[in-house]
Amino acid sequence: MKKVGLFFGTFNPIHIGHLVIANHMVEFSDLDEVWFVITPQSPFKTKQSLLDNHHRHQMVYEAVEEYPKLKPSTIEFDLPQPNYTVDTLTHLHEQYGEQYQFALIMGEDNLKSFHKWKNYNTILEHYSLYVYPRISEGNIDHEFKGHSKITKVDAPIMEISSTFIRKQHNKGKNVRPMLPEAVWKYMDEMNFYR
Ligand SMILES: Nc1ncnc2c1ncn2[C@@H]1O[C@H](COP(=O)(O)OP(=O)(O)OP(=O)(O)O)[C@@H](O)[C@H]1O
Ligand SMILES: O=C(O)c1ccc[n+]([C@@H]2O[C@H](COP(=O)([O-])O)[C@@H](O)[C@H]2O)c1
Repeated sequence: MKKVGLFFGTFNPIHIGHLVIANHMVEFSDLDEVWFVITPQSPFKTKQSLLDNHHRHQMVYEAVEEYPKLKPSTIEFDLPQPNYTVDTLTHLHEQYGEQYQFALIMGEDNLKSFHKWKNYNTILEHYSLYVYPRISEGNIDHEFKGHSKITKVDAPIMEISSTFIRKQHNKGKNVRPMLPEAVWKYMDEMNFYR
């Protein structure tokens, strides 16, 4: 059975930080594929300057077009908002459970607040977590340290964020090297974040 790592995010827009992590996971862990799950509404985020789902999807689609092991997923587009990961996992399991074994990909920053996620214990009971390093404040909860379901993956640290890209692009700064070329073109042609 193929092992799929799920990388959840708003991807507003997807940038090379996301791409480097996902590519590292498929090349250097036992994951066969990584799916970018585009979240309509993350539980802890506001909708400020959030592009429509289909634009964020289009950018992910174009970013991974030439990476056969990386795929966009729109599974959350038809689910209730805000989108809780535990509920999405149930849907994915119902739809693809016979074909794929799913795991979660997250940064160390998100692991530090993982105890605040809806039913995080249920998630850990059924799924593995692949955690990559990320510079961030705070500590990893002791219940997650050395947990049998949590695997650390030494991916490179790339301190880029979509917020930075949106803000600086809006100010007229050149952010082109931080984005996959097709994403940059789409964003520029569509006049996003201006
Ligand atoms: N440079 C990066 N390196 C590693 N992980 C990242 C990086 N940027 C974002 N992530 C993580 O990737 C996931 C999806 O990213 P998302 O689009 O939600 O975040 P973001 O780029 O930080 O966006 P924003 O700045 O709009 O909040 C999140 O779990 C986020 O923590
Ligand atoms: O399920 C939850 O309770 C939950 C709480 C916070 C975040 N998430 C998921 O984690 C993803 C990354 O979160 P964020 O806020 O760091 O962009 C986001 O797209 C959601 O799918 C999920």
